[in-house]
Amino acid sequence: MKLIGIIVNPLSGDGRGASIWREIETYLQLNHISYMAKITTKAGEATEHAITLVQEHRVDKLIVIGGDGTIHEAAGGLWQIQNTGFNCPLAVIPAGTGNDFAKAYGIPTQPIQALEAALSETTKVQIDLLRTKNGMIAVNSIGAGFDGMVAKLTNEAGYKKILNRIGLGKLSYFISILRVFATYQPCTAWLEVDGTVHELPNMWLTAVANIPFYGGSIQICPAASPHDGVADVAVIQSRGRYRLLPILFTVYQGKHIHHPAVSFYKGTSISLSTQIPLLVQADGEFSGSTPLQIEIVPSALTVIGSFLSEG
Ligand SMILES: Nc1ncnc2c1ncn2[C@@H]1O[C@H](COP(=O)(O)OP(=O)(O)OP(=O)(O)O)[C@@H](O)[C@H]1O
Repeated sequence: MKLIGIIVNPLSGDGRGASIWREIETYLQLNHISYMAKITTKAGEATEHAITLVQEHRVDKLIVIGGDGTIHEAAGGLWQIQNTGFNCPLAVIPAGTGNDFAKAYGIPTQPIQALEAALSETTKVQIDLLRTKNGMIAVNSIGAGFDGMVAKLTNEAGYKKILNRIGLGKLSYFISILRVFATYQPCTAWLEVDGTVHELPNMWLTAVANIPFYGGSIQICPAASPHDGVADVAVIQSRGRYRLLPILFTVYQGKHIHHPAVSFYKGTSISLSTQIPLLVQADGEFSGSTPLQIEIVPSALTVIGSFLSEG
């Protein structure tokens, strides 16, 4: 009999993970579906839960009930055991604040519909991963500078909790963007893409993307695809902050691409060094500081869903 593994972050979306899990567990029991569930009790635990569920309990698929940070950790666990012959598909029931991964793969927002899509496996996609030199992997994006600060501020902010409670969690990223925008100081960076070095004066952010979205539906790299074997890089440079104002309001639709302060690159091997250390985010979680070295790992993970290139 098939066994599904489930990882629940009960605190995702300020408690939405816990209430969605209650609904999902009832459905599984009523429908006599075999499952093994692990509930996270602290940050980082989803990685070990993913390894245990797949390696020890031999689950046939792994469903994450949580946000992008929990998906990031669970995918990291699947990645760690991949070389030992385990290739377990990953499904998601979105319960987070931003839910960019779920948006990219057309995963229903309604929990039971998302569960049914995960169980039926009607669509699956092999996705690339972004891997840093220190072995961390990301499923959505890795960014440095402005968006590293936005990720840190949002995850520490009291307003994230309040807005999640009233169903407006995504707005917390926008509030953080405005706060960081008011004070951010750009610096010079050096971006190397497949051996070619680009000097970037007044660099605000560099985002290396596997999917178009981050930060709660911001279409930072509209052309990014998770199954093309390359990473898309978006760079924003500007001496003055007010010149960037139009970007703040067009980036959600991906219409910032023609703004002269924005440039794009594509490559399989990307390095970023900066005049001063800049904060880094990986899948929306604060993840240290620059310098960065990122390689694309093609077709490294199976996701239950389908990539919606039009966003
Ligand atoms: N029980 C827990 N207690 C504290 N932190 C946890 C727990 N479980 C997971 N975490 C941490 O919480 C972080 C954020 O969780 P998650 O991404 O699921 O929700 P979110 O922040 O609401 O959503 P999103 O990332 O989509 O904005 C994860 O990166 C994980 O490290």
